[in-house]
Amino acid sequence: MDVALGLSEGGWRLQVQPALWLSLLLLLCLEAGRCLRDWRRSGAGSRRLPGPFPWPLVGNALQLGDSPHLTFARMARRYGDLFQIRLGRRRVVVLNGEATIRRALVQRSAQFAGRPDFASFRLVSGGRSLAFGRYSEQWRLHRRLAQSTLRAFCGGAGLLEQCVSSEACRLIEAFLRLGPAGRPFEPAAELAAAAANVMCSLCFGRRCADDDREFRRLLGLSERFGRAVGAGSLLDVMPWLRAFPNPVRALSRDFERLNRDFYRFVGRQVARGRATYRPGVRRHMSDALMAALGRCMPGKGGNAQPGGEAQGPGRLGLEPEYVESSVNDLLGAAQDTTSAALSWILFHLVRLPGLQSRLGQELDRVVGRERLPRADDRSRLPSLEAFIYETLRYSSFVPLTIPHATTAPVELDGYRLPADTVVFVNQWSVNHDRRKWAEPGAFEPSRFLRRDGSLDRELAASVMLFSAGKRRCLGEQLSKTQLFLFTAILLHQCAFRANPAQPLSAGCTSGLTIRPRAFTLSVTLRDKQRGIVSPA
Ligand code: HEM
Repeated sequence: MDVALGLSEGGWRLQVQPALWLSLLLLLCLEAGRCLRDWRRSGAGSRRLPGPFPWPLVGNALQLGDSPHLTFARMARRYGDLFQIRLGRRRVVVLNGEATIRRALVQRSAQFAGRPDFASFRLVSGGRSLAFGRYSEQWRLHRRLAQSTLRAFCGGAGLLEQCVSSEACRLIEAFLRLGPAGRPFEPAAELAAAAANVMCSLCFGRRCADDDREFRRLLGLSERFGRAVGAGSLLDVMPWLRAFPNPVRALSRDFERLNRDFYRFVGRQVARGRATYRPGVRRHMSDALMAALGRCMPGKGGNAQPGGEAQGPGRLGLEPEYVESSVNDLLGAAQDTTSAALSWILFHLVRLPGLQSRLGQELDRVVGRERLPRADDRSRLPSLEAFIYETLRYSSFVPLTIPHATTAPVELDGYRLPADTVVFVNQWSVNHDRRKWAEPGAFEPSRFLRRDGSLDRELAASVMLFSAGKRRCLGEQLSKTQLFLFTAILLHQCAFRANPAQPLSAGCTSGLTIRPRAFTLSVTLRDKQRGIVSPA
């Protein structure tokens, strides 16, 4: 063919290749010129937001690294707490530090309550996600419904306490099965199942069996979910990466599959509840949601049902399918975060055996050995609470919130941000701010204790891990009760030891939540004779 065109192979190389390279270079120069122009112009009419120079095509994506929150904290030292970057062609504003974050999320709460129009966000919870949905009147109704349902079932400690205590005891039994006679094992999968089963009990009135393979498989995928939707994921900001084989395209396909599978799993559980639903009876959160939204099978139109309970989309403005999507969101949001928290708690307990035994002694003094710890012991166990808050602060395991977006043009600290600007909120920067914490890089639970040994509640409440403003986490109170009960029961019953053959790694995984790298530990019952939990 080349010969037919009058070009030998060598001639082709000499004449065509340089032309291709020149065109590519020209394109890159044009793109770089455009970046520079945009960069200079951004914020026209007001001050330009500072930030690093964005490279053609990728913007600052290659600078983020494995831990974008650390990169942002470093950038904040150079550009200030409010700066901008570019990911692909998307402009992203990054908020750091308590004061800046509160000025945005709390003082201008409605303007910062949006979510970006990312394609991956529309795949979550059948496209009706509360956590990933855009800010609208319908979203506000959805949030109010989820909030009141959670409050009704978890407001008092009663039902929640029952579910957590029972899961904590099963967890200990599973630990003893996996590591008989103190043999080391990996606790991560059991922690994920325990956290998810608390929510399954609250949402469906039943836990999933330990040998339910589908359930276990889905829990194992939550890390991939977090990598796809976490701030810094390239999935939505460089959609062209989906056009050819590369790790981002693989992640995107995985993400579609896992959303579909998780939603189907939730759908099956809700369907069982629909089949046995009785008006006037609220066995679990799905029943309460059905009572509010109607119990028609999804896709069968309106939700007027005999029994006089169904309120119909007319009144609430939400279709019956919102039962599945609400449960999907609550279960998804709860299990990943709670199991990450429990992993960090165990990680620090085995790392610091002296602290572990002091916490055990506090439990013995306050609770005694004849019963399990209860939620109402919390105020009398300040060292345990201080340990949990320091674990939350130090690990900051949701370092960046789910990405936000502005809902309207808004001014922040003298900078004008247009509507639909993507906003990243760096919670890690608040919890490791030298202006707020002495030696933030040191693990020091006593920073939360006053001189008289009581918990400094104001300081504890200022740890930022559940975000702030209109998108603040719905499960904050539930999580704090849950983490306290799990930790208290585990410590009351067990002694945890590091595996001398596998030193703990200082590194962690990346994504929406961060976890310690896989580690093993050994467990023994503290009190074999009087232990309330016995080996299975
Ligand atoms: C230690 C455990 C938890 C942590 C650290 C945590 C943290 C967070 C964070 C950082 C967000 C994003 C907020 C934002 O984008 O500004 C969030 C959202 C959310 N969380 Fe949690 N969460 C935890 C547990 C839970 C639990 C147990 C539930 C449910 C029972 C839950 C339900 C939600 C929901 C529904 C949202 C979406 C809120 C919205 O977009 O309006 N979370 N959580």
